[in-house]
Amino acid sequence: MVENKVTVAANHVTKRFDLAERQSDKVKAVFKFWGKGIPNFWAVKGVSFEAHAGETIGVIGTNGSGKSTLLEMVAGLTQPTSGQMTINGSTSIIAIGAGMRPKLTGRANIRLKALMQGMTEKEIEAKMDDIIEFSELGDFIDQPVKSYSSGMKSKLGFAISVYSDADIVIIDEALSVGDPTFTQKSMERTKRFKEGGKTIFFVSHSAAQMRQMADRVIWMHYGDIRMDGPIDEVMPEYERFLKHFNRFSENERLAYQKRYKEAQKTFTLGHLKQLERNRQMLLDPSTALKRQKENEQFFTEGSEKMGWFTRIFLLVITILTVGLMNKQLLNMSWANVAAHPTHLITNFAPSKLAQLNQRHGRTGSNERAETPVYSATQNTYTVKDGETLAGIAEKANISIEAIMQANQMTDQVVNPGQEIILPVER
Ligand SMILES: Nc1ncnc2c1ncn2[C@@H]1O[C@H](COP(=O)(O)OP(=O)(O)OP(=O)(O)O)[C@@H](O)[C@H]1O
Repeated sequence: MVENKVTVAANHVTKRFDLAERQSDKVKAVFKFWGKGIPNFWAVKGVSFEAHAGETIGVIGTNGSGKSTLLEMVAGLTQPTSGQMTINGSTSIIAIGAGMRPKLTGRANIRLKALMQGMTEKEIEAKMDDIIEFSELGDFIDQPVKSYSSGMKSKLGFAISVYSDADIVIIDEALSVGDPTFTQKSMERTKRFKEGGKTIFFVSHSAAQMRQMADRVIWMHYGDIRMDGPIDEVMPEYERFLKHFNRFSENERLAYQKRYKEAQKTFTLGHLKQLERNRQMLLDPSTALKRQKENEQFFTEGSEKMGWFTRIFLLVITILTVGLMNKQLLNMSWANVAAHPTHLITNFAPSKLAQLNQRHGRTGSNERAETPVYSATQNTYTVKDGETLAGIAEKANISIEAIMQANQMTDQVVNPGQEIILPVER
C-alpha cells in the first residue's frame, strides 16, 4: 500500500554548528581531527522518526528549536553531522526565498528551480503560464526577485513547488507571510498533494493552520523531539507548555532558555550513545547488546571516524614532509632539521623564499643568478665577548651580507653567546 511506504527515515540524526567567530577559529576548524577549541552548538541532538507516503506531518516548536535545521536535512540542503537521514524520493522545499537567486527575475527563477528539480525545457514551457498564474505575481514575474516582498517570494516558491511533482514537499513557514486568500488556496493544493500520496512536512506557528493541515505532529524542543504523535495528542500538550512558558517572568524565561541552550553546547555523541544504550536496556535487555552494536555507526561523526592509527600516520607524514622541505629548500642536515624544525616556517615569507631561491641559484627566468651562492650547510659559530659582526665576517672571510642573509638578520647587532650560521660559499 502506498501509504505504508517509508519516504523519510531519520536515525539518531544530529546537526552541529561551529560557533567560530574569528577567522583563526575557522582555520582551526579545518584541522578538526585535533578536535578541541571550537565552541559547538548542537541544533539537532539525535532525532529518529519515519515519515510515510500520504502523511502530512506538522513540525512545531518555539523559535530556535531546530525545525528548519531538521527539515533542511530532509531536503538534502545540509548533511547531518552524525546519524543517518534516508530519503526515498525527490524533495522540494518551500521556505521564504529558499533557493531563489535574488538577481534573477521570477520567471528565470522558475526555470532554474524547475531544471534543478529535473523538469525538461519542454515541461517547463508547458507549465510556465500555470505557475505564473498560481503565483498571482502578474507583471512582477519579470522583475528581479530581490525587489519582491517576503509574501511575493513565498507565492513564487509555492507556485514552483505545486508544479514540481516532488515526492516529499517541505513547507517551512511559507504560508505565514502570504495574504489569507493565497494561503487558503495553497492549503487546498497541499491537501491534494497528500491525496496524491506525497509526504508533506509543514512548519507553522499557527495552531489553526496546523489543525487544518496535519494529522501527525513532531514537537521539536531545543534540538530534541519532545513529542511525536497524532495531532490530537501533541497539540494540547504543546499549547499547555506554551501557556505555562508564557506565564514565566522575563528572568524565568531567560533562565529556562539558558539552561537548554547550555545543554546544546555541552552535548556529546558519547552522551547520546549512553542514552540510547539505556533505552535499549529498558526495552529489552536480552537484545540490547546486539542493537547497540548495530547502532554504533550512528554515534560517530565524519572527523571522529578517523581512528588513532590514521591520526598518528598523518602526523608522521606531516613531520617527514616538513623535514624534507627543510632539508631540500634550506640545504639543512637531518641533525639541523631536528634541532630547528620551525626553520622552514620562519623562512616561508615570500621575500625570504626569493632570497632562498637566489641563494640556490633559482631565478624567475630559470637563469642562474650572478651573485655568489651560499649554502646554509653551515658552521655554527658562538659569538664571543666583544666581537662584532664585521669582525666575525672578516675572520671567516665571508661578507657581512651573506651572514645576515643566512641568519635572516635585519641589523648587524650580535650578542655574546649567540649562535650564528656562517654560510659556506659553493
Ligand atoms: N549556521 C548556523 N550557525 C550557528 N547556529 C545556527 C546556524 N543555523 C541555525 N543555528 C542555530 O540552531 C538553532 C536552531 O535553528 P533553526 O533555524 O533550525 O530553528 P527553528 O526552530 O527553525 O526556529 P524559527 O522558528 O525561529 O524559524 C538556533 O539556536 C539557531 O541559532
